[in-house]
Amino acid sequence: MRLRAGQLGTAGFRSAFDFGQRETARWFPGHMAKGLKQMRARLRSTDCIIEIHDARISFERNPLFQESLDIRPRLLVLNKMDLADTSKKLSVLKQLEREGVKNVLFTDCLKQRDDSVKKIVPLVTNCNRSYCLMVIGVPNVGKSSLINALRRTNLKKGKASRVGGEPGITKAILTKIQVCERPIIHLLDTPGVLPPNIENIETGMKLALCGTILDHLVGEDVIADYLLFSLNRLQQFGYVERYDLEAPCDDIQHVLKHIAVKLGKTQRVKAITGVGDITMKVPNYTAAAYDFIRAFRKGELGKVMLDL
Ligand SMILES: Nc1nc2c(ncn2[C@@H]2O[C@H](COP(=O)(O)OP(=O)(O)OP(=O)(O)O)[C@@H](O)[C@H]2O)c(=O)[nH]1
Repeated sequence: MRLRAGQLGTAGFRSAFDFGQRETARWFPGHMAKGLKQMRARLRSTDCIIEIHDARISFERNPLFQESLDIRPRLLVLNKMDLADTSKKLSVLKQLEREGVKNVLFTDCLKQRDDSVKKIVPLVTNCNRSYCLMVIGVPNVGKSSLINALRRTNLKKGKASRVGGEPGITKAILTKIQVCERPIIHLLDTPGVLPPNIENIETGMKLALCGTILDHLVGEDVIADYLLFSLNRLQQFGYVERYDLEAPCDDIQHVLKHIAVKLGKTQRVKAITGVGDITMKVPNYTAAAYDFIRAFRKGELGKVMLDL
């Protein structure tokens, strides 16, 4: 459905996303169950857990962490704050407090000097002994980046943990990585773990949109459509200007066609006609979907809180 500028707002856009018959069963790779088992085995030697999550989806965390790794104290780090709509920070904190989550920090681990990262050591230590902390979270939320940021901040040392744009970079628990001298703090980097059953498909789509599930397992086409649905719901219409659209629009095929034409992303296909086969150039919808999703993940389509 295409909308004119006068039809912006609540009118005209889809009020709910149609997930069809999609199921999330295939989204939990086998190495994650192994990772969780390894993490449980290391609990006894862990003083505190730092659960890190994407700030854009603060409430859609992994319930398995609560059930299997429920030791106190625990700090919730909401990372990628630079991509989140921080005007909603207070509402997020209030809701988390209602859920019993009180120790919360928003961070941007890519920033060279992030004041929130500096606050972590005083929050998780209270005397001058040595500590072992475990960093947990779903894939691709910035666990390794947090470890590197802590080393940068407290030890003035470089990267110790491999960082990557795709989920599933860290596959095994690493040996302890030192991140602070006084007190001595070691961290355990862990593989990202998703719940084996993502009960709510909408939760799964938010996780996919933020890059915590491999795109091809979910489908770029449906991620792009859910992105369009979410941007319209949140009235984030930056995509209109970026891709020179006439107006906000709720039709993913129209938007992707427009992106493909604007960016010159076309592909050649053979068509059989009455006068023989001809080769035609048609919009490459998959390449356009990738560009749309990538732009969102880089924060180029606006800052969002997908849970509110
Ligand atoms: N914009 C932004 N990107 C970040 C931030 N922290 C990490 N990233 C990026 O997010 C991606 C994943 O970071 P990692 O540190 O590898 O995440 P991880 O949780 O260790 O990933 P797995 O090993 O897959 O579980 C990388 O492309 C990082 O550069 C942040 O605060 N802001």
